[in-house]
Amino acid sequence: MQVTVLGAGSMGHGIAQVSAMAGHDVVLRDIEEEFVEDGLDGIRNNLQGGVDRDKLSEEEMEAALERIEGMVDLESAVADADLVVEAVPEDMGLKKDVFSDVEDATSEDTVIASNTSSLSVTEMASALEHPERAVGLHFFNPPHIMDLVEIIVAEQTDERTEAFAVDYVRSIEKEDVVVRDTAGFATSRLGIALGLEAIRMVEQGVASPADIDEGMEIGYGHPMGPLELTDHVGLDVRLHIAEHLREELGERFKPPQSLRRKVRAGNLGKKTGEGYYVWEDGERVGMSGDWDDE
Ligand SMILES: NC(=O)c1ccc[n+]([C@@H]2O[C@H](COP(=O)([O-])OP(=O)(O)OC[C@H]3O[C@@H](n4cnc5c(N)ncnc54)[C@H](O)[C@@H]3O)[C@@H](O)[C@H]2O)c1
Repeated sequence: MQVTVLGAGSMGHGIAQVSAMAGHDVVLRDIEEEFVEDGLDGIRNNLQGGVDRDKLSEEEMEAALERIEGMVDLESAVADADLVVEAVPEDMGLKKDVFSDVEDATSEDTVIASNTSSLSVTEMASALEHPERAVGLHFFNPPHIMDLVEIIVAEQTDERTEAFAVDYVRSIEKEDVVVRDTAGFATSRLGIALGLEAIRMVEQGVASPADIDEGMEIGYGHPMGPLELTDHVGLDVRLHIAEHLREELGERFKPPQSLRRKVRAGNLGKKTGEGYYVWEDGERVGMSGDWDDE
């Protein structure tokens, strides 16, 4: 199968990598040669890391790299594709333009997928003359480590496209969950619900961030508690998603005040050194606010 990935950024280069590792021929396309090269460098580094950790052999790394071709020209990139996955920035106008440009340059059978983490695939598909070939393939970051791909079935997606998406996800040895195209899909919707309630519990003094997180980690077997996860993802990112879900699904997704206050103050989590925890050199060193030290 030939897989073309549009956008060689954080997600695109990882999607290209996992596709090539599964034996697919891959084209990685970005709008500037420099971005394509950055993406290819990212893939080389990831694969070299795998070789260093004995997860794959030098030969497997070379074979995967051989299967990936970088380019800037859109028409050549998609001409022979069986599957096109767009991983361009999260902007509906841009994604609709990309969908429509791809359709003009590829065959009628090509499945056109979006890696959107929050936008409506149904709306993107409306830009196509053959919208039944559109589907969402929501990879998680980083794609070469995270095992899940959420398959988003748009209103227009037909059975052939859905089955094709399932086969592709299995071919790259990821786990698939199939979700109807609704706000937040399955993962963001539940993840945000848990995160917002945990923040409200901190506001109400129910327990400290560390105790709430430990409760979920030890008591419920979550690998990371909802507040630490919020710090990792970025408070600004979570606030943005919560606002979108509130608009689409109602007041139960109303962002708590402390989340807004922290974002306004520039306390965005790990990336700025403070969120619900305090971070130094990427390590959690304490809790934000008046909680006793951990
Ligand atoms: N970063 C994450 O954690 C994450 C997780 C899941 C899904 N996503 C989704 O994946 C998509 C990409 O996110 P990202 O974090 O990789 O973004 P990014 O900014 O790292 O990369 C986007 C790339 O797309 C390129 N680009 C812009 N217009 C293009 C076009 N017309 N054709 C080809 N390339 C183009 C940019 O030059 C850039 O290199 C978004 O829809 C995002 O919501 C991101």
